[in-house]
Amino acid sequence: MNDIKHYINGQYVGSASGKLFDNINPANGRVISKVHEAGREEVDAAVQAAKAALRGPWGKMTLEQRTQILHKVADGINARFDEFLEAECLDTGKPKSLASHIDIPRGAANFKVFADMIKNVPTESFEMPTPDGTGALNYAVRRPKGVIGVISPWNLPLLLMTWKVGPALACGNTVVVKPSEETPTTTALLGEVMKDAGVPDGVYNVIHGFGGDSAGAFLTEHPDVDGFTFTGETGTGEVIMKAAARGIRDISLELGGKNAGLVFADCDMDKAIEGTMRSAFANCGQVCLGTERVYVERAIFDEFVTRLKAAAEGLKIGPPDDSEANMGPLVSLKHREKVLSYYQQAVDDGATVVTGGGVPDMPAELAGGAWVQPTIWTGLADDSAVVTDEIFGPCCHIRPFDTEEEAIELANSLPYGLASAVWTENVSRAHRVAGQIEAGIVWVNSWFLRDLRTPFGGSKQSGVGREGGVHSLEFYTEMKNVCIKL
Ligand SMILES: NC(=O)c1ccc[n+]([C@@H]2O[C@H](COP(=O)([O-])OP(=O)(O)OC[C@H]3O[C@@H](n4cnc5c(N)ncnc54)[C@H](O)[C@@H]3O)[C@@H](O)[C@H]2O)c1
Ligand SMILES: O=C/C=C/C=C(\O)C(=O)O
Repeated sequence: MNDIKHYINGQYVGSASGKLFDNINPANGRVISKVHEAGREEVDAAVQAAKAALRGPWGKMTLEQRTQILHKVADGINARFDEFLEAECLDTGKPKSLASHIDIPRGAANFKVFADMIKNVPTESFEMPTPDGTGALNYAVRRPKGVIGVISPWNLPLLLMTWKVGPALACGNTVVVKPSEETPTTTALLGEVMKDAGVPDGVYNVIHGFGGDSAGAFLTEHPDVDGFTFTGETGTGEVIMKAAARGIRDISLELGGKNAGLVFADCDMDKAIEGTMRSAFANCGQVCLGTERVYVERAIFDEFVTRLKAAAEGLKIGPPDDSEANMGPLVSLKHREKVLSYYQQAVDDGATVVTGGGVPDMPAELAGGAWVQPTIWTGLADDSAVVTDEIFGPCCHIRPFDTEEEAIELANSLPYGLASAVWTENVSRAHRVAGQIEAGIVWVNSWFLRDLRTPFGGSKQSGVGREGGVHSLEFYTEMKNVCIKL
């Protein structure tokens, strides 16, 4: 796809304004494609198509028919696996070895899992006595919420978009998706798969563009959208929450984090190093669940720092097609500016730069890419912006602690509460610490191990609501109680 159009009512259409923007390959800075930018007109057409489709064949299908179609969508992604892989890696620069294991398989799984779930999760019923002795029966039914606005980010584009579209469609809704302007291609490609799978026109719509004063804002301001599901920065979440308040629309927000890893002296050091390394550097550090603050018990601090440094220096930086590369570029030069500003701030704040801190030397053909070195610091104060702000780059700060209480206090010290990783072989400590951490997800001796039936989301400023398993069904349906007097 080198001319990326909106997908509205089952057709690829351009913008009436003729406005286009460049989709850039972050590995070399070259333009991959031109993308149509939606104005209010296209956003309205997409929302109206989605609204009409609720009353069309989609709304009349049996659950069995709908879920069979969603299985075909998953099969369709798998059948075109290589195309999705190529597109995702061109847009993001991430290694194919990563996207072929995580992004694309999860794109398919997100449809299968929720199609199966909606068929198997019961709703409740209650019998009640009445004064006349005949009684009454209450039972709950699920109904689609309506038109769902899906706004997704660039770090795991297909995975995070389908994580919302899968359950939304399983529950019988229709969607208008606004993918990130940085990574429009797989969302666009999914339109073809939807068509081939027999998803009726208007059920899956895509509009491209930016956030503020563009497609994102036009979508959240549209009164005919019944609910919004958003993944992205906390600041953007606030803006979307305000927009959703008009008309009392429901929201699900999966937002930023500044996640802590707690490494106890009784950990399995090999596992802790391997896991912390992935959590800090995988996807070039652009994972909301990633660890940017590592707290290590003093007795093993020096050894941990030395070993994580060696692991970081062993990473091979390279473009998606390099089968040995395990770290790609950042998503854009603009994002690199932000990450490098924190690299500078760390130095200004007196950090010890254990490794990295700059831009790697790359061959001439990749010189225009958004490359950055994996970076580790020690020695920063707890209130340095480097330690308190989400950087979203391949970096972490490591600080020693002396007691379990101190480690927990440090982990909980920020307004974010998305994820945490605890490394200990002491099972009592694992439960004790996990129970006290203020986060939506705590991994013990692992990281990013995902069971899609589990609640997923953030506490504090890392989000509102939970998706995953029955929690997705809760968000994407209106539960209605029917009370029958017998
Ligand atoms: N909690 C999670 O599950 C999770 C998962 C992945 C990423 N994230 C977070 O996402 C962020 C990185 O993604 P990003 O930079 O794409 O986030 P972002 O908030 O800049 O953008 C996300 C999406 O929102 C759109 N948008 C921006 N402003 C908008 C507005 N005013 N109205 C409507 N839409 C608007 C963007 O165009 C994009 O599609 C990080 O903060 C990361 O932690 C969170
Ligand atoms: O960057 C954030 C990663 C989020 C992951 C998920 O939402 C998921 O695995 O479902």
